Amino acid sequence: MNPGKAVEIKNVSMIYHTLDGETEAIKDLSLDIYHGEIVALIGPSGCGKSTLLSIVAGLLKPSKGKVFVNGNEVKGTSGDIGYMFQRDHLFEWRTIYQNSIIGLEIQNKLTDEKKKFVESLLDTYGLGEFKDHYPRQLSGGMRQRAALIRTLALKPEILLLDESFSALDYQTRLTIADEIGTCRSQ
Ligand SMILES: Nc1ncnc2c1ncn2[C@@H]1O[C@H](COP(=O)(O)OP(=O)(O)OP(=O)(O)O)[C@@H](O)[C@H]1O
Repeated sequence: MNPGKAVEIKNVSMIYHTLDGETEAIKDLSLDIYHGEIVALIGPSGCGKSTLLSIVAGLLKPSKGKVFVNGNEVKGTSGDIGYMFQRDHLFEWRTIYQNSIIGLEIQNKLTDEKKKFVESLLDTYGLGEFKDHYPRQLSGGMRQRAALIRTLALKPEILLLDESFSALDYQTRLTIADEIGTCRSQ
């Protein structure tokens, strides 16, 4: 294992089995991602991008091949990886603040310091005034930012973004992409 590698994808294939038959979503894919790199997966709809991210995140087990994160084989979800889906998956019955801290709550890491960090993220992403609102009271872009905060709150070493900003307008998308680039390089 090369110490510079953050993610190693080795000969991964993924076949979905359904009642209609088999779909080969990924065929023998190998890819190394090094620490500090920002990598974009580009391809037409249905080419297997989300499937690959779910495999790296440990949510799906590949049909063949292996994935290593920091040299350890992925065998389930881990705190090293933050995964932001295409949809925001906010809980409608929790406020924006409560949604933002849910990962910390689940991992039993909700310290005063972390609460302050979440508050600062809410301010940075323009949601400070909306933290006691419910998701249904927010626009699509605001919801997406709340989902981003929920992911960043855990300070994941590796951030997987699955077209997470598609609901944002162009201007906000640029701002948030810049913010992420900056905070990842710190
Ligand atoms: N749970 C599933 N069961 C069966 N087939 C699936 C499942 N998830 C995805 N597929 C199929 O696997 C292929 C890859 O899907 P995937 O969602 O990974 O593509 P994608 O590149 O992320 O697409 P998009 O850009 O539209 O999000 C598609 O043909 C899709 O129909």
